Amino acid sequence: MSAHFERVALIGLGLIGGSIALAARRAGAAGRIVGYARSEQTRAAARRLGLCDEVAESAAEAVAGADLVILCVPVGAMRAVAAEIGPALAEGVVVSDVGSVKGAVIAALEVLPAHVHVVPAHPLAGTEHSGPESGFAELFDNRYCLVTPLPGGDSGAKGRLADFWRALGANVEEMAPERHDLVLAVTSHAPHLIAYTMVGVADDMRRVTKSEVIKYSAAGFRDFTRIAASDPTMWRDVFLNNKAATLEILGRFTEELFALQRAIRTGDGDQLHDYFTRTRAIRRGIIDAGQDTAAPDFGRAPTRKPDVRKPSE
Ligand SMILES: NC(=O)c1ccc[n+]([C@@H]2O[C@H](COP(=O)([O-])OP(=O)(O)OC[C@H]3O[C@@H](n4cnc5c(N)ncnc54)[C@H](O)[C@@H]3O)[C@@H](O)[C@H]2O)c1
Ligand SMILES: O=C(O)C(=O)C[C@]1(C(=O)O)C=C[C@@H](O)C=C1
Repeated sequence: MSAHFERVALIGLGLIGGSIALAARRAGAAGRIVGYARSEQTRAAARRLGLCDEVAESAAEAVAGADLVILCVPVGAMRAVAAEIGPALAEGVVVSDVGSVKGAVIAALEVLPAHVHVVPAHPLAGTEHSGPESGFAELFDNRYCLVTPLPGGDSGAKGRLADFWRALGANVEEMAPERHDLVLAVTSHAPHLIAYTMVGVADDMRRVTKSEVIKYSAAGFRDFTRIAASDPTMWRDVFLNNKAATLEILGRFTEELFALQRAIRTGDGDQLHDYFTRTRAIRRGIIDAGQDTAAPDFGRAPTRKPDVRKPSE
C-alpha cells in the first residue's frame, strides 16, 4: 500500500503521538515519521522505543519538509507550538491536532501561516496512561475520530487526513467544533471531573481510606480511580479550554444530583426507581446498537449505527 503522506511530523510523543507513530507504521500510512517532544527525557525514550524513524531536536526541525504535521501536545500548549513551527512549515502542508477540545484549539491555530491547510481532529480513544511508553498501535482500531473542519477549508486536505485516520483503524466522522465541545463535555469531560471528585472525596475520608477503601473497593469505585489517574496537565487544560460547555453540563448534573439527594432524604423510592430504570435503558440501548460492553470501549464505533439525533431533537 502506498503511504498517505511522505513525511509525517508528530509534535508531542506521549500516549497519542506515540500511538499514531506505531499505528501509522503498522498501516504503512507514512513514508517517514519524524517526532519531537519538549523534554529531552521523552525524546530519549522515543528513540529507545523506536517510535519514529527520526526524533528531531526542535519542533521546527521536525516539521521542515513534512506534508502532514499533527500536534499531539496538551491543549494549553497548542498556541505556543503552532507559533514555533509556523515559519518552518512548507506551502500546502496539512496541519492537524488531536486535542480533546476543538473551539479553543482552532482559535490557537490561527497563529499558523495562511499557506497551510488546517484540519482539526480528535480521536475518541485513550487510556489513563501518558508518556511515550504508553502508546500502542491498536489504540485507534474501530474508534471514532472526529474531524471538525474550518469553514472554507481545503476539502482535499480534509479528505487526505480522513484517509490517514482510516488507515490507522479509526472511523472518521465530521462535526462542528461547538457541537464537539458540548458532546464531549457530556461524554468525557464532566465524567472525568466527577471521577476526580469521587476519588478526592474518598481520599478526604482518610479515616476510611487509609485502611479500608482500597482493600474493599468494588468495581464501580475502581473504575473511578482508573479515570482519576489520568494526566493532570492534560485534564487541567481541557477544563480551562472548554469552560462554557463543561460548566453547562456540570450545572445540569448538580440539579439532577440534588433531585436524587432529595428523593433519598424524603424516601421517594418511585423517583429513584424510575430514574435508574431510564439510565439502565440507555446502557442497554448502547449494547443493542452493537457497542462493546466494557467501560474502556465506550468510544468504539458501533458495528451497527445507532440513531444519531441532531442537537435540536
Ligand atoms: N489521553 C487521552 O485519553 C487522549 C485522547 C484523545 C486526545 N487526547 C489529546 O491528545 C493530546 C496529547 O495527550 P496525550 O495523552 O498524548 O498526553 P501525554 O502527556 O502522553 O503526551 C504529551 C506530549 O506532549 C509533549 N509536550 C507537552 N508540552 C509540549 C510543548 N510545549 N512542546 C512540545 N511538546 C510538548 C510532552 O513531552 C509529551 O510528549 C492532548 O491534547 C489531549 O487532549 C488525549
Ligand atoms: O479511556 C479513557 O481512559 C479515556 O479517558 C479516553 C477519553 C474518553 O474520555 O473517552 C479521554 C479523553 C479524550 O479526549 C478521548 C478519550
